[in-house]
Parts: sequence; structure tokens; C-alpha cells
Amino acid sequence: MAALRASRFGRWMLWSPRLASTHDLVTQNFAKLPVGVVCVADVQFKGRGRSKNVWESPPGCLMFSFTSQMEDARKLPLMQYVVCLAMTEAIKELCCAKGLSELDVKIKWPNDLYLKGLKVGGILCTSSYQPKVYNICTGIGLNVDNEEPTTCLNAALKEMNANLPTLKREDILASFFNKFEVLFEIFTNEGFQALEEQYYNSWLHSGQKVVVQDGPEAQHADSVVTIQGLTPAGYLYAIGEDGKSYELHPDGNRVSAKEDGNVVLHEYIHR
Ligand SMILES: O=C(O)CCCC[C@@H]1SC[C@@H]2NC(=O)N[C@@H]21
Repeated sequence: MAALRASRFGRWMLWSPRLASTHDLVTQNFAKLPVGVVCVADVQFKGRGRSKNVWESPPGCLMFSFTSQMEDARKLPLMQYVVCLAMTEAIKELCCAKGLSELDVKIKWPNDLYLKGLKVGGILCTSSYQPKVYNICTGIGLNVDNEEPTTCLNAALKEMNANLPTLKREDILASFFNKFEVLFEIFTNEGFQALEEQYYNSWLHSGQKVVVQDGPEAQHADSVVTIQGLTPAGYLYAIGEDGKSYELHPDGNRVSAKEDGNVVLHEYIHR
């Protein structure tokens, strides 16, 4: 609380040592909770990921869900990008403030956080409409101290310098809300455009070449395209070798199985 500068987000906290899912608790009780409230659990036994995935929720993972509201429906799909950006910036700022080596946590579009080529965090944004306003529940899972099944922030810090202190979940949480509140204000008032450059500096994809499946389902061919940025609707904007423009959508759970030079195979589909 002493590290929290945000005035709207993170000031009210529900905490539990063990809970089914912070996301379910917040979405099911949205109307009873003030905007900006956060629910944190040390362990979840029914953690939810995107697309009906399970989120493994052991001790050492920072797991929280918080409420926010937004009026403009066009901005809703971009909210998850603001959250990803806030978390990467928060980790950077915290490492700097504590005199630790900088952790190169990057955004893997659309809403994963990666460290050294491995997933360390995921973001889940869901919303419901109430007259004139969208109620948004944002859930974040971040591997701070548990190395299974991938890696975690503190393992990477210890690898860089075993003598320095590591990160605490509560410090990351405060730092996240400090960043998020500022970015959310800019996003609401000026739109995502105002954050786009900062976002591109934090993501993995600028200039990345990916192979996409192009054409109708039965007879699709593979095309190599180069990622340029985001389309106004928040999808990936890419240009093919023939100069053709592509809008790429995430392909469910399919993740890059292998990297061939800098070409990531079959990660996205062209719609
Ligand atoms: O990568 C994903 O699929 C998103 C994972 C989101 C997990 C977090 S942990 C806190 C909150 N509670 C849940 O049940 N899920 C989210």
C-alpha cells in the first residue's frame, strides 16, 4: 500500500490464500464491487485461462483480477494491450527502483508476456454491457517465484545476480497499478494511438516474419508475411512478399512449434 500511487485502482483489495478463481469471483460480483477493486489469491484451484484453458495456479504466481469501466465499445478489444504494456513497464520500473538488473519481459501478441522466449504471464480481459457502459474484468497471472512449467521472473534475476534481492508479488502489484492508472487515462482520453509507439517498443513482433495460411480452408497455401504493427481494430497488420496487406488473427492455442531462422511457423491465420 505504501508503494501504491494510483488513486482509483488497487486501493480496495480482496485477498484469499485459496480461491477457485479471482476472475470468476470478480465477474460474478461485479455490480457489488467498486470500480478499481482488486481480488488477489495466493493459490487458485480453478484458474481460468483464455479460450477455456486452465491456468495452473501454484504458490509463487501473482494472480489477480480487477474491475474497470469503459464507454467506447471500439476501444474494448485494445484494453488487453494497455494491460500488457502496463505490466511490462511496471516490471521495468520496479527493477530499476530496486537497483536490480532489467528483466526483458516482452509482449507476445495478443496477450501473453514472455521472458527469454518462454511464457511468464497471461492476461484475460472479459466484459459485459450495462446500459451506457462496459464492465471490464481484467485477470493477470504472472510467474514471479514458481519456475514450473516454464520460468519465472525471480529465476531470471537470480541467474543474473544471485546476491541481489528478488521481486515480491505485492511490489509488482503496486507498480502495475501505478502504471496502469496513467496509461488507462491516456487510453480513455486520447485512444490507443497515443500509446502505440510505446507498445511496439515492448512487443516481440516488429519486423518479424511469419508464415500464414492463406486462401480458403480446403486449399490454403502458406505465405510469408512481415509484421508491421496493429490494424485499427487491434489485429496484426502484415505485408506479404508480393506487397499485399494482411490482417492476421490469433489462431486459438496454436503456438510456434519451431522457429526457422526468423520465420515463425503457422502462428496466425489470415481472415
Ligand atoms: O494466458 C492466459 O490464458 C490468461 C491467463 C489469466 C490467468 C489469470 S490468474 C488471475 C485470474 N484468475 C483466473 O482464473 N484467471 C486469471
